[in-house]
Amino acid sequence: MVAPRPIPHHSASSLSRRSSHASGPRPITREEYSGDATPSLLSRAGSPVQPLANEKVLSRKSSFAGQHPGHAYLGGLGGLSGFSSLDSRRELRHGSFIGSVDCGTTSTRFIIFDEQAKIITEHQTEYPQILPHAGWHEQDPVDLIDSVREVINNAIEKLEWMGWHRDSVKGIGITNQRETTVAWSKSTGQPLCNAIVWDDTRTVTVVRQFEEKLEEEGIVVDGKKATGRDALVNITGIPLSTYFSAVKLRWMLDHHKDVAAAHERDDLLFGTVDSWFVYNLTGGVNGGIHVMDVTNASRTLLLELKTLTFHKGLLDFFGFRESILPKIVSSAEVYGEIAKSMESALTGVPIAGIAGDQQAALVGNKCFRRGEAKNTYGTGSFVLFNTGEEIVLSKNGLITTVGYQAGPNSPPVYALEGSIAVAGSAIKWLRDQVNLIQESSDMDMLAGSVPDTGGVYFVTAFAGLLAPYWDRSATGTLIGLTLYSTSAHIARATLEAMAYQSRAVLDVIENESGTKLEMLKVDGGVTNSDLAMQIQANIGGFKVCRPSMRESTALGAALLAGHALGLFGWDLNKPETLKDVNTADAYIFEPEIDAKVRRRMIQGWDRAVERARAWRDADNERELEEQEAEYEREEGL
Ligand SMILES: Nc1ncnc2c1ncn2[C@@H]1O[C@H](COP(=O)(O)OP(=O)(O)O)[C@@H](O)[C@H]1O
Ligand SMILES: O=P(O)(O)OC[C@H](O)CO
Repeated sequence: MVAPRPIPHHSASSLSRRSSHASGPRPITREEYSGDATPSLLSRAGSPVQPLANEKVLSRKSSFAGQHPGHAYLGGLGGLSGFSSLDSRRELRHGSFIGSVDCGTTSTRFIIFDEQAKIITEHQTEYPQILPHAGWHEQDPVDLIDSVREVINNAIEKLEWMGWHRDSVKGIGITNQRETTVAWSKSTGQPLCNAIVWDDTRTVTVVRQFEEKLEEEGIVVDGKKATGRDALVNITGIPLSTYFSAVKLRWMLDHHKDVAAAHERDDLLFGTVDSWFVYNLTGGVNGGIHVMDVTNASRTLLLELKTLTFHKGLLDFFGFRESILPKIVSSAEVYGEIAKSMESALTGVPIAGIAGDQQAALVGNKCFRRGEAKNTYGTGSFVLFNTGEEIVLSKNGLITTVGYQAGPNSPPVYALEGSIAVAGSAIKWLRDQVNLIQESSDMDMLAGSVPDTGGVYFVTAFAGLLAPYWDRSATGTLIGLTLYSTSAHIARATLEAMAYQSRAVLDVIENESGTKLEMLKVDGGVTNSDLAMQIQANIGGFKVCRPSMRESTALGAALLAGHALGLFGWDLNKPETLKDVNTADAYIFEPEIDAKVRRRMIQGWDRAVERARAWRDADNERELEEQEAEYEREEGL
């Protein structure tokens, strides 16, 4: 049997184009962008055919390594130095573009867009993931900022190969994996420990302690004591969970001597990944600014949603000094310029937009109106539903977050969010840990070789379950296996797991908002899978709209920066000014199964979730505590 076929919205050819270029739009040639149909100066200089405009490079080496002996990549600005001689031989054009740094959980990319959001060029690099124990996930902050330097410099190298001067990039936006927590020293500018990544679950015991404290002591709100789960949710829109930054920072303070000592002597700076990037990009220890945008701040468990300020009662509750906190800024304003010390090809260029990656995707998908929703399927999967200027608190497992704030004087736009911890990471798990596939792109072939899962369900609760279940003791559960089950059934069940969880989140959104979702806008790495998107439409019972340019997250940060700089007439408060942005070749997946089948499948999923829940018991918790004790012994604490 053949896998369900997606239905082309505009033209069938868009599908074949996609299959030859796994993501992004069709390649854009230098001639198209320079308007130069005659042989280029580059080719006159005898250079090889330049890389495709949307080519992605996933290694730490530049795509140019080995391609052009005269300009071999030397790393950082060294690689660019080869261009000074090239510059002198030819005239580079001056255009008007906007750049976007997008640091996801697994990789960083820098994308240069034009005013219609066509990708001029980009560069992407993966950085190391540090997994010291089960459930622990760290990244070295130095690797993160190095990756930013690398992607910017390499993209600029490509841009100049294409005949554009680097001054064509008028500004940059930044978007980042959220909640990931960084601690560094005010006096040295150096990180004090590895960053704890958003999906790290080591803080289970911290969460338990603070749950008890919340019940017993509570938080001081307006001079009065408020206790229980709702006390926290009413202020921040989010519950106590291993997911958010405050508990990660608390863990660092309790387990890293250097962090605790820096806190003690008032030498500690805390930030999310955006803060760390802006600090370094604007000069680091030599005058770097310490900021956090409102969307990232809304993931810390410290932000009061209605005032957009850090809440004093919460600082006391978690035991943090106020002086460690960054200044909260809007998502669109000029924060500073890239400093010389960053050794960047974009020295002096303004940084003018910041948003957490899921909020950036909300903007990039142009969900500006109340009731519009998007789902981004990256490492995790995150549904955001615009609720306008109203703070809506969910009663059924969604969280409330800042969607974006288009400038210091603009009102914030809020969103309801359904956060699903595991999406693409389950595909990576099949690839790297189980060796079921060699590449993520093998999923369609394998999972599409069977018409259904043969009764197999895979509750991918590797990090517990987030929305709408919020069960930290759930674990990954493969159920319904028989001797008939094959790797194809498991692969298909993995794709279905994402769709069921998104459906569950959207059910809550529909019920709570009283709005029936007709169409879901999607983006992120997993949307490269046609089958995953068709399965989503089938299980969701709604249309799924995938834009042809799928870098909506990066685009969101670019739109915020462009808006702040007054570029291209973009005005986020007037969506009509963005009508020409990313409009080509959207692709619609229509539901292709009937409601009865859908209902039966969803019932099966709900039963599977019940089996996965509450699996981690007291013994497992004790194991975690022993693991922590071992860590403390190793650290000499
Ligand atoms: N063709 C594909 N089919 C299915 N999954 C894919 C495909 N290409 C990439 N992915 C998945 O997309 C994820 C990466 O998406 P991305 O949006 O870059 O994530 P992040 O921003 O979290 O780093 C990976 O987990 C990978 O498994
Ligand atoms: O890496 P992503 O794109 O899955 O995004 C991670 C989220 O920001 C975590 O909240």
